[in-house]
Amino acid sequence: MGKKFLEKTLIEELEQGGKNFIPYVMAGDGGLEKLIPTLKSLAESGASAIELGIPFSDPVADGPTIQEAGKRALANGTSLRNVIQVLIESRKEVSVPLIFMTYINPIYKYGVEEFVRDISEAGVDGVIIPDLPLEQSSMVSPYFEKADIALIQLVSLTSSEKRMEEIANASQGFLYAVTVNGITGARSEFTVNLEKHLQKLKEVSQVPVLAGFGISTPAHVISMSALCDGVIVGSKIIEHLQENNHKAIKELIQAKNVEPSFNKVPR
Ligand SMILES: O=P(O)(O)OC[C@@H](O)[C@@H](O)c1c[nH]c2ccccc12
Repeated sequence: MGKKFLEKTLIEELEQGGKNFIPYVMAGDGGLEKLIPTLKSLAESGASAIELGIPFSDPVADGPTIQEAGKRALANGTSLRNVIQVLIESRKEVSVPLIFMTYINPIYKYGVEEFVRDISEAGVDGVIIPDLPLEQSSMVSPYFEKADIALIQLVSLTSSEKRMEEIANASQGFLYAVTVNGITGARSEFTVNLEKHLQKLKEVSQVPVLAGFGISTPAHVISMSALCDGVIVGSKIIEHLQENNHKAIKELIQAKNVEPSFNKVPR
């Protein structure tokens, strides 16, 4: 468990000639009793690790699909506390690294120290806090460091080169390369300079670089993973889970290791 487990898992996949796929799911969407079975089925379908969203009333970076999933989860009583409780009881049934995605406010409300202690007990290996800028992360990072939990940084398309390097250097576990300007959600096209951008990030990053935002078809997964160390998919996974379409999820995940017959991102 912990930061090393996350890093090692992603790097081992690359060493074996594969790429990584991290699905994002909203904790409590469809009821908390579904959480562990969903995580297990994603792991069995080939997920390298899983990003678990904590529902929050003010999710500024989330597009409509994830916002709706968050609303459904909140409506059935999901809270940070009961998600942690379920994981404390059953985390060991899930074999892959687990990453929490939560905004900073719920962490402060919970108490930073308590939060880190409890998610550590729950077997969480890394966290993504999208509204915590690098400059402010030193307020919480010592706690994560001490608990051996990776603090994963997001880098945007519009960052300057200097900024990209700073963020890459600070990121633990992997570097989350955001592939669009804007919020999460399935898209059909990406920007022209994505190849260069991801290449640059790979040059400056010591940790694996994974691309996320807008990736929604097996073709996207194939072409994006060819440009970096893997992908993160949220909105499309949530849609497939709602339709109970596990076959489509498996196809999406398995596309990570398909060689592209073209080397361009759809645009
Ligand atoms: O939904 P998409 O477009 O596939 O993008 C991944 C994303 O959902 C997931 O990583 C995520 C959900 N909420 C976030 C907030 C910030 C950063 C990332 C996220």
